[in-house]
Parts: sequence; structure tokens; C-alpha cells
Amino acid sequence: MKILGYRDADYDSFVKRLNRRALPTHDVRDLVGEIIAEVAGKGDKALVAYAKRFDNVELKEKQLFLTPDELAAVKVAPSTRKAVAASLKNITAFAKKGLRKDWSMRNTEGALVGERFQPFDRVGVYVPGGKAPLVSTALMTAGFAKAAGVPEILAATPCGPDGKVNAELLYALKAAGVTEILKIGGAQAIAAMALGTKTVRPVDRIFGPGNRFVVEAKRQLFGAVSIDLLPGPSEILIISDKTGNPDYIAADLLAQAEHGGDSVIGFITDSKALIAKVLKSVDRQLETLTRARYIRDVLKQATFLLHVRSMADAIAIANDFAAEHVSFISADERKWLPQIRTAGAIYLGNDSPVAVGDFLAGPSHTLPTGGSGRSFSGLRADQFQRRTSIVKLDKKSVRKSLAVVEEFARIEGLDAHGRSTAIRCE
Ligand SMILES: NC(=O)c1ccc[n+]([C@@H]2O[C@H](COP(=O)([O-])OP(=O)(O)OC[C@H]3O[C@@H](n4cnc5c(N)ncnc54)[C@H](O)[C@@H]3O)[C@@H](O)[C@H]2O)c1
Ligand SMILES: N[C@H](CO)Cc1c[nH]c[nH+]1
Ligand SMILES: [Zn+2]
Repeated sequence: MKILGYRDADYDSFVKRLNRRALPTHDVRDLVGEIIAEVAGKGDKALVAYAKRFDNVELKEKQLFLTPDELAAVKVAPSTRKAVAASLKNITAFAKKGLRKDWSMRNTEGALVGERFQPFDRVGVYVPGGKAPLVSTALMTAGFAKAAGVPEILAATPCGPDGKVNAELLYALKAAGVTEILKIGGAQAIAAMALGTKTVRPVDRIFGPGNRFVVEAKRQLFGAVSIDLLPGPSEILIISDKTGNPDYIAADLLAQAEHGGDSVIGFITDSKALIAKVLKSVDRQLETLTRARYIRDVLKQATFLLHVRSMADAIAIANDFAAEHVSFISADERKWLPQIRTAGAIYLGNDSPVAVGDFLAGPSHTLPTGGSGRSFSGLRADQFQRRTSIVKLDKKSVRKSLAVVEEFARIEGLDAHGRSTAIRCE
């Protein structure tokens, strides 16, 4: 854990490094490049080989997909059905608000111009399954696809060494409207969805979070397909003045740290006393948690607590860091909130646990990480819509357009362009 105050000698250099850019390390980039090339060349055989190598599971080529009978046999507890329904209800309502609607207007020359939005025909959603079956992620991705009306939703998620996928996760995938389930994880799953294999039909766009291999595969395959954003290992940055509750702050830090892997957690405050209280509470609460093993790794390697001069400094650092989640606690919320610009999601006040957003609130928890929040926003329903512009002219508007078109045609030396318009005015 890095604990630093603004008077410390290495404070400035540490803060400077928080202004990060989401770039892969060479080894991850090279390994993922190899995986993509293998899947492109060997298709299903490569998927089988990587499932053995990275997920320790023996699959045959004909076992890559979950069968309809396996899906039909899935049974979960009534409490699970209730929780999935509650989450999907909020997700669907939120997603519908975010859908774009067709519109049109007349331009200056009287032509009809507008935009049309239609769901993608076939999308792929990646649902992580390496360290935990992320049931909520199935809803927070596929649920948005369903709300947008996508007819074919292929989900990819790794299976366990027994070749099975967690039953609750399967239930959630089905409830969210997924139409096919590929039991493959990692970069190889992203490559299969993007490029296709003998058994995997390629998709038009890939969505969903994952570990560093999954994120890097999406980055490398951008262009072969379109991708949503770069949602990698979970992050939280909590900014608080002295009004923050130390136990709640510690609990939220521990919650995101429990994702393990490359997760990063940070706490910034202008109250030195609060840092001491949060640290004590982290130690106390950690003892009671089942995933202490993952959390300890994150606390050791990727956790920082900063005592800053002022809330203005805290926000400047947060904007550089561009965290996936910013939890913001201040007596003067209205003053500071508009200044937090690069967070994937903002949670306000002492009573807004990030876990409620992870599971239930409604906005997708699929959010940009690794500093990519500067350039990307969190997943929205309209990313499942293809946008097409529409233009319709009549004799009157084409005549009114002619002079400008002919002038551009002359400047660009493209007289056929001018002619194609003039011919309609003769
Ligand atoms: N940003 C978001 O919106 C968001 C949402 C949910 C989850 N997450 C994050 O998603 C991540 C999920 O990670 P995960 O690992 O649990 O599951 P995962 O499904 O993303 O990755 C597991 C797969 O990675 C591959 N893999 C494992 N080790 C490998 C290696 N050494 N080389 C190449 N491939 C390898 C395997 O094929 C395995 O199936 C977590 O970090 C979590 O924090 C982020
Ligand atoms: N915190 C994750 C996003 O970074 C989402 C999640 C899924 N399950 C639990 N949490
Ligand atoms: Zn979480």
C-alpha cells in the first residue's frame, strides 16, 4: 500500500504517474497477438487447445457450445430468480431511456435529412468467469442488447475444468436474452467471436469486460469488428472530505479489491485523520472476508492513499487518473461534482455503495478502466444500435442545392459529382 501526503518528497512524482494511459505490456500484447493468429489459422482446434492450456479443461470441438438441453436443465433457487428479475427490471428501464430514436428535419435547401437507428443483427458479449462467475455482468451486457432489440446474442464465458458453466450464470444469460453460449474464455473467445471459426459465426460487435488478455484482444481486433470500450480489471477511487464515514469507505475499497487480478484502488482526502481511520477499518474488515487472499494482493500491489492539500487537488488527480468508479463524499457536493469529468461512474455521498451499481441500480457496470475513461464512456444501450443517415431530395431542394454542389465539384476537380446533380435540374 502506498500512503503519501502532499509534504512527502516523492508525492509529486507519484501523483504524476497517476496520469496514466491504457497501454498493454509487451508480453501481454505478444501473447494475445499469437492467440489471435492461432484462432485465425486453426479455428476450433485452437479454441480447444487454449481451453486446455489456460482453463485446464478437455473439450471436444463439438462441445464448444452449450446445448439447448443443458440450458433447459438449468435450475436455480427462487431467491436467485428474484434477484435476477429485480436487476433486469432496473437495467431494462435504464437501457430503454438510453436508446436513440429515428428523427428527421429539413435542411436549409429543403432536403429531408435524418437518422435511423436499428439494432445490430448479431453481437457477442464476453462474460468473465476466471475468478468469479460474474452473473451480474451477464445482465449488465446482454440485458442492454436485449433492450435494444438485438435478435442474436452470442455470449462467451469460460467453463470450469469439468466443462460446466455456473448454473446461476447460465440462468442469467438466458434471462437476459442470450441466444448462444460459447464455453470459451480469454483472448481466444474474443478472437473467435470477431473472426469466426467452423462452429462460431462471427459477430458484428463485441461487448463486455474481462482481464488484461480479454481487453488486449478487443484492442487488437478493433477494425475486424467494432468494440464497445475497454473495460478491464475493476477500479475504485474514493474522494472524501472529513465528512466521509471511514467504515463505509473501507468497505467500498475492499469490495472492488476483491475482484483481485490487476484491480487498482485509491483513496484521496484532505483529512489526514480520515486516512488513519480508514486504514484501521480496512484491517478490521479484511479479517471477516472470504476473498482476503485476492484483496491482500491488491492492497499490497495496487492501492494508494493520498493526503492532499485541498479538494481541488483531489479532483485534479482524479481527472488525470480517470478511474472506473469514483465515489465522492463532500459537504459541498454541488460545488465539486461538475468538476469530476473522467470517471466511468460517480457514486455520490456516504450512502451509495458501488456494489449496488455493480448488481442492481440500472446503469451498466461495464465501465472504462486503466485510464481509458478519458476517451471512453461506460456501456449504453445505444451502442447496440447501428446508425444510418437518410437523405431525400425533391426537384425543388435539388435545384436549391445545385450551386453549392457545383462549386465544391469545381474546387475538388470532380466534375461527375457536379453533373450528377445538374442532370436532375435540367
Ligand atoms: N470494467 C468493468 O466493467 C468490469 C466488469 C466486470 C468485471 N471486470 C473485471 O473483469 C476481470 C475478470 O477477470 P477474470 O480473470 O476473473 O476472468 P476472465 O474471464 O476475464 O479471464 C479468464 C480467462 O483468461 C484466460 N487466461 C487466464 N490466464 C491466462 C494467461 N496467463 N494467458 C492468457 N490467457 C489467460 C483464460 O482463458 C480464462 O478463461 C476482473 O479483473 C474484473 O475486475 C471489469
Ligand atoms: N465491479 C465490477 C465492475 O468493475 C462489476 C461487478 C460484477 N460483479 C461484481 N462487481
Ligand atoms: Zn464489483
